[in-house]
Amino acid sequence: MSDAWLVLADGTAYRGRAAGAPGRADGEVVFNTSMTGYQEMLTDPSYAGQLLVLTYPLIGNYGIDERVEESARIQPTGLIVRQATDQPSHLRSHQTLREYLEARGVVAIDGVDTRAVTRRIRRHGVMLGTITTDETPEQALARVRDLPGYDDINWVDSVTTPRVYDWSVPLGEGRYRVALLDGGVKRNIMRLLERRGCSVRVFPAGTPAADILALHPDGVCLSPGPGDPRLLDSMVREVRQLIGRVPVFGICLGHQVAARALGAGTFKLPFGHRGGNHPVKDLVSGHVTITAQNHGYAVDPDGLDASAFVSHINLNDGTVEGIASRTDPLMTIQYHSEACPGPLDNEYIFDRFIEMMAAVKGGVR
Ligand SMILES: NC(=O)CC[C@H](N)C(=O)O
Repeated sequence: MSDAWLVLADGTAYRGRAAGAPGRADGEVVFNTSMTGYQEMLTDPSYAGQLLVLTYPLIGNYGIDERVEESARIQPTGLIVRQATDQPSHLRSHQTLREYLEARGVVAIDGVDTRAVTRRIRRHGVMLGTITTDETPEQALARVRDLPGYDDINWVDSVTTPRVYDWSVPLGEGRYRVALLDGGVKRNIMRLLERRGCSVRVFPAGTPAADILALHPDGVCLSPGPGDPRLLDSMVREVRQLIGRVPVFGICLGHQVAARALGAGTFKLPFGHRGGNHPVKDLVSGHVTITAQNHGYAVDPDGLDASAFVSHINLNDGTVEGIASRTDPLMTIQYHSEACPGPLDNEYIFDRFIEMMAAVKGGVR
């Protein structure tokens, strides 16, 4: 097995072995603490432009099954693990992790002390880095120093659907017609809506509000997605047109965009929230749930319109985890109610969206 290096922008270099395709992969180095769900994480579009470090040490042990993919391709630019196994064991597995990465041309490294990488990122914040199988660490570092900043790139443009499509059934066949603005959607969001009687039409992130309202949907779902929400001014303007006219449900990036549309700001967290055990308190019910998360930015509620309020907070660091409106059918959450991977405790959020649409449909507001 050939050598590979992980080189961070601060000059730290970790030697390991190639665990996927040969070559070079650049990105913002982020870590996720989930113990399972590597395939769901690998296909989550919110990892576009990032190198994903998995803190759980043994990865690949239950193999690969296309049916659990959250999108059609591997989204992070590369993968960093402590130990990738070539001997998976699972009834549905048809490939090893290495074969999967190689077949899709994705560079990966194993044999890295991922605990050390994670501690470095926790202390110094996320930074750019590269995985390389054909350079010295010095050559790689020179290249990393020339990379464009992760926060300066509109990553949504690279993952949003290029065309409108209906998920599983044509719009109108379900009990509720949901328009979904795709900033980098995960399939389980559509599956959970479908299971609750919704037909879902998926739109490119840049779709004007007027085109969506013309279809008279029962509700609009704003999906998760990669990158800095400050770059999404035009989406924010369109979402402002939707709020108050149709029930709106924002998840993660969708939450950030809706919050901006209501006057709030966003800022970058030092090393983000990525994992399956983040405690969130619902300030309305007082209930605490354990949530799946994957985000690097958070909402600054300063400036939030008086019609809106912070509905959920993170119990680790007190950051905003959801907003709601006093006057309009609007709810948003910063975490991943769709899990995949992660705890299933938060699917009730989808029931709330259904109730919100039902109330508006039935004229009860
Ligand atoms: N999963 C997401 O939607 C992530 C939202 C946003 N790109 C962030 O990193 O904060």
